[in-house]
Amino acid sequence: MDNENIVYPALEVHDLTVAFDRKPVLWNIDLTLPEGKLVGIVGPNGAGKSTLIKAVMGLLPLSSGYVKLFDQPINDVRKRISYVPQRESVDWDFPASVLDVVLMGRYSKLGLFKRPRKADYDVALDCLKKVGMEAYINRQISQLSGGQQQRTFLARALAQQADIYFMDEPFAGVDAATEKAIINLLRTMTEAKKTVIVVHHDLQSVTQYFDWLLMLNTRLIACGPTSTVFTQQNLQETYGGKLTLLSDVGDLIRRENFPNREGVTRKVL
Ligand SMILES: Nc1ncnc2c1ncn2[C@@H]1O[C@H](COP(=O)(O)OP(=O)(O)OP(=O)(O)O)[C@@H](O)[C@H]1O
Repeated sequence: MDNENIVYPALEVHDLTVAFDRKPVLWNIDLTLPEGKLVGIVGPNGAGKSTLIKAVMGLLPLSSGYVKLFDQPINDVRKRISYVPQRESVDWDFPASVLDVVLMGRYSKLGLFKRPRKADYDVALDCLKKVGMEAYINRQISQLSGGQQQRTFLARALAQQADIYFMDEPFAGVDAATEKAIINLLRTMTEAKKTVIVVHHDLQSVTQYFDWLLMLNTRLIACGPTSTVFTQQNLQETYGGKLTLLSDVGDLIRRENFPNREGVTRKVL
């Protein structure tokens, strides 16, 4: 076969274990994600969702296993990766304007000591327009609302023009209109063959938002098309006693009318 026609997965994780102070918080994770999907990662608090994306990006040491992005080791494809961290993990008092932050997204393309050029400013402004933040370009980031901070970080990620995006709870603290705007933007990105991986907490919106779903609770419970893996059994395995009213999600599954779904009896765990 012609090598140029081989389509590699966007992400492959093999036998990945991550530990803090020798205590594993992720065990033997094996998964593959195809290119161009909007992927949700769900699981209870402490399930290892943030740890998984940090480990995959090479930000944490692995106790075992390896990761490939587009069939390459992570160090060879860093420029193709973009990361939106949890909003509360960022120092928003750092003195920088909205435009400064979005231009930071261009630095990996500039190389060491190079200054942004007009083309970089144009990309940054275009990305700010896409997230509806063009009116705030000179505002200090400390003076933004939570939703505006989230949009700014999204614009910075867009400005990187990466191929795979990792986003840690991009909807945390944003209003319904902003959430809708962000999800629409993420969809246009996947239509352009970008792979977008989102840590997410709201189970009610899972079937509506994500093509592909990764269910995690220190071990991988399921990974696949949402229509196949978002089942009562997988939810129970993922959340156990932490999901108090499983019937609400069951109702949602029924409404979506997916195949292979049985009705969920009302059950308070
Ligand atoms: N730097 C660290 N040192 C020690 N333990 C850590 C560290 N970071 C995370 N952990 C632990 O690893 C486990 C997984 O944490 P992680 O933040 O990945 O979970 P999560 O699924 O993203 O949780 P949440 O939904 O609460 O954000 C937790 O038990 C957490 O306490």
